[in-house]
Amino acid sequence: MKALHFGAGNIGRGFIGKVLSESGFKVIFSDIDQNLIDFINSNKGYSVRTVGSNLDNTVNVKNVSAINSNNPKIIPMIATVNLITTAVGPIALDAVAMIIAQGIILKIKTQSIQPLNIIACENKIQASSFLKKAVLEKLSTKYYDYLNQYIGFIDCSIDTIIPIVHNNKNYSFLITEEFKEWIVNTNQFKGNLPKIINMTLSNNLNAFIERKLFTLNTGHAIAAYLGLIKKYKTIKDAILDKKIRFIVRCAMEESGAVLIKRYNFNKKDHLSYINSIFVRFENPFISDTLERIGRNPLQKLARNERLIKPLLGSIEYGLPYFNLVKGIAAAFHYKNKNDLESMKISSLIKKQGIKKSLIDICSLSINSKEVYSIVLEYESILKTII
Ligand SMILES: NC(=O)c1ccc[n+]([C@@H]2O[C@H](COP(=O)([O-])OP(=O)(O)OC[C@H]3O[C@@H](n4cnc5c(N)ncnc54)[C@H](O)[C@@H]3O)[C@@H](O)[C@H]2O)c1
Ligand SMILES: O=P(O)(O)OC[C@@H](O)[C@@H](O)[C@H](O)[C@H](O)CO
Repeated sequence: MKALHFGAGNIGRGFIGKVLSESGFKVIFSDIDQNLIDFINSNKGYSVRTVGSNLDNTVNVKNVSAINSNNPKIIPMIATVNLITTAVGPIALDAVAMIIAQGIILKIKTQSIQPLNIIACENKIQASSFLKKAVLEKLSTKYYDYLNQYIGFIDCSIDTIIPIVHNNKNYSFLITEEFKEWIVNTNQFKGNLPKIINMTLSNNLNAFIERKLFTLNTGHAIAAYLGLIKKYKTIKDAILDKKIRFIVRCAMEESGAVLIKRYNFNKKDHLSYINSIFVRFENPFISDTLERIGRNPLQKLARNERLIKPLLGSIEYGLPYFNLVKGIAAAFHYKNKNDLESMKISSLIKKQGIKKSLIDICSLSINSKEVYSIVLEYESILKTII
């Protein structure tokens, strides 16, 4: 069995590539970073260290190879592999869709009836369905029947924290926490279900995707934006600040109340889930930067994403949302030259003010309760958080 994985970054090598290799797949990575490609091809492997309170275990991932996504030789690979996975970040999915579409055309031309399953492992709701739509847009309708018969796009929820460790582009090792969760939608596979270590099959995936994105990632993002205002560098430092900790905890509970109502989750279990995430944020064995966690704020502030969607849910159900608003207001203060999206937000606010900017970025209605609350908090958060 062969797997092609797009995005040989932290989660790509540290989790997906590792479990696919351990599950018996011949793994080929694809990336746009030629130095990374050269490293993988000359070393044919890398190591992944998993650290936790009772664990310190290093695994060497071996016999892997890599190809640049811009290399045309990737097209025949797509036409012959059994599985494609991605972890490129949601913005890059469209570029990946273009390459996958060409591979599918070749698969059709060579009359292959070998099923191909594609799993987009991104922090985005139904990322694989989004990828499917992007692939369909690039294919003539005459190929749709083939695609629907032989190509599976499997939505998933993926959870394990893998920080950035490669200083000076040293790609030889990654550090990961012990917690791992990869839940996939059973019903979307074509052909036989692949046997993959650490992969859980589910018929109720949307609840799991939202539970993870609107709890862990909501809390993570809010801690990052508040922490960055106070000039903290890591999530651990931010979360140990009493004021930040309180807001993050309350915001996760506010978002949790929406999930409990929407999906009928057990309240006690959900509060334990939040507690377990706090323990992960405080993990003393991992140093995870707020710059990584808060990256691409434009994307994180979109209407269906981890900050705005929980807020809209709270308003819809008449539930509290005070702390979610603080997190959103903090995100609008993020300004970092290394993060182009944060610079775009900041110049937009300078040009057209906070109200219009947040209406444009978050797709909110002009005279809504949410816009009023965020603007108010945006104006006071810098003083109240210190
Ligand atoms: N790191 C984590 O803790 C974690 C956990 C769960 C999910 N995720 C999700 O996984 C995705 C990747 O995150 P990451 O932390 O590994 O990021 P990363 O920046 O470490 O890796 C992304 C990789 O994708 C590559 N890439 C970008 N555009 C590409 C393209 N068009 N074709 C091929 N490769 C391309 C980049 O060069 C980079 O090597 C994101 O969607 C993220 O939300 C990350
Ligand atoms: O990857 P992003 O930018 O969507 O979000 C940053 C972090 O919250 C995220 O990578 C988490 O570490 C991860 O989702 C944990 O499973």
